[in-house]
This record gives sequence, C-alpha cells and structure tokens, in this order.
Amino acid sequence: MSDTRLNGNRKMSAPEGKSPFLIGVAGGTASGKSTVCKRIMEKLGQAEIDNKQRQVVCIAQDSFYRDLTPSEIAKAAKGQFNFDHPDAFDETLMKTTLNDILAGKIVTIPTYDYKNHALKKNELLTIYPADVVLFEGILVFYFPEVRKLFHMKLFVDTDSDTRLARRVPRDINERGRSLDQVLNQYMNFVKPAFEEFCSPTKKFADVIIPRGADNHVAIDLIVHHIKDIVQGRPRENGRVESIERHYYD
Ligand SMILES: Nc1ncnc2c1ncn2[C@@H]1O[C@H](COP(=O)(O)OP(=O)(O)O)[C@@H](O)[C@H]1O
Ligand SMILES: O=c1ccn([C@@H]2O[C@H](COP(=O)(O)O)[C@@H](O)[C@H]2O)c(=O)[nH]1
Repeated sequence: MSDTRLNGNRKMSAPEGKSPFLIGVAGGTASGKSTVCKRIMEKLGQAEIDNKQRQVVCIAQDSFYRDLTPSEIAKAAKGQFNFDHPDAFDETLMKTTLNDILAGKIVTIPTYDYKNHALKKNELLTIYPADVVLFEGILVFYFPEVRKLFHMKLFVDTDSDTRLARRVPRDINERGRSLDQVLNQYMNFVKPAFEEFCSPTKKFADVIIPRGADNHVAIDLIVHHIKDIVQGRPRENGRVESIERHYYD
C-alpha cells in the first residue's frame, strides 16, 4: 500500500534537473508568513527532516536584501532606511536564484542578520532540489518577473493591529530593537510601504489566508492541494508518477 503523505522516508534529495512546484507566500510584516510555511511543512511531514533530504523547503525573501552603500548603512543604523521599499531588494538575484531552483539546480543563499541589517555571507544555506519550494516575503508578488515564476500564490491576510502587536515584541526580542525604533520605523516606512507596495499585490493571490496560521481550514485545504498536484505531476518523461513511488524505500 502506498502512503499518500509526503514524508521523510526517502534516502536522497530529489535528482538535479527536477523542477519543483514553486509557491509564493506574501503578506504584510508579521502577518504569519513564516508560521504558515512552517505549518505547511509540518503537515507535509517535513518539519524534522534534514535539509538535504527535504522534499519541501522554505526560502525567505530577506535573503535577497541587497548590499547597502556606506551612507545607507549609516541611515539603517539610525532607523532611516526603508527596508520595505522594493528598491531594498536585489531583484536580479532573486530571479536568477528562483530560475536556478526551477531548473533543478542546487543553490546557496545567505541568511539575513536583522541586528546588523546585512546578509550573513559566511552562513550560506544550501537548497537542494525539492518537490515543493515555498518562497515567503513581504514583496514576493511585487516584481512581475518573479511573480510569474510561481505555480501557486498565497497571501497571508492578518489585520494590521494584530501585525503591529506581533512585530513589536518580535523586533525587540529577536531583532535587537527598542520600542521607539520599532514604532518609528513602522510609522515612517513599514505602514506606508505596506499600503503602497504589498497590499496591492493581494490581487495576484490564488488563495488569501485570513488570520494566517490560525486558519487551520485554509492551511489543510492548501496542503491537500499541494499533495494532489505534486503527486500527480507529469515527470520529465511524460509519465505521471507519485512521489512515494519515485522516492520511498
Ligand atoms: N497565529 C498566531 N498566533 C500568535 N502569534 C503568532 C501567530 N502567527 C505568528 N505569530 C507570531 O508573530 C510573529 C510574526 O510571525 P511570523 O510568522 O514570523 O510572521 P512573518 O513571517 O509574516 O513576518 C512571530 O513572533 C510569531 O511567533
Ligand atoms: O534590516 C532589516 C531588514 C528588514 N526589516 C524589516 O523586516 C520586515 C520583513 O520581514 P517580516 O519577517 O516579513 O516581518 C520588513 O517589514 C522590514 O521593515 C528590518 O526591520 N530591518
């Protein structure tokens, strides 16, 4: 009997050259994008699996913040740089990396250091070919050339009071900010940029998830859809193969 779950029984990561199902997950700051991705991975049985063995991987758009110039670094230190504007990202690198992932290549991406407003270029994440890749961030649907790469687009829609109430403790406890810094940045940059650049991209979503990770029904439906699609996808040779037949013991 075949197991219909995506699970960790497979011995090797997907072969190079295999194109994953690419899912974009957008939403305002602290809307619960990472938490929704974590739930999706858990429900697909991927939470405890080693990076190299994973069939489902998650990448953050924060890994594609561009390098700042010296004067921008000085601004960032004073809370005067706009990290919520599309210009803060390296669109070309985002596009190239996602295209490499879609071509089934192994890619390496840096993680982001919020305390120093810089990429940790000596701490690289290796992304091995997977069946499903989630790409989450505030502006993942903003850039048309990036947006068109997604097979499925999710928008996590959590109300702005809740988002601010979550962002304040997170930024103080995890991102090294003071209350004043968080509130000033929010009023000067985060809120206006959300309204101008992020919120309008909701119209591109295939599925809007109200209340984020609290919305178990929406997450279950999405997980079922991902399973159906991934397990029924025609492979390179044109045959329809299920994931378990391809990879399980
Ligand atoms: N449903 C929820 N209930 C309570 N806290 C939540 C919920 N979803 C997320 N959080 C918390 O809110 C903060 C932001 O969530 P996160 O998933 O990191 O958002 P995003 O990736 O959109 O910035 C985190 O501290 C997280 O633990
Ligand atoms: O150096 C930085 C880089 C980014 N930010 C803020 O992060 C959020 C995006 O991350 P979420 O996890 O989606 O909240 C964005 O609103 C930036 O303002 C930062 O404060 N400093």
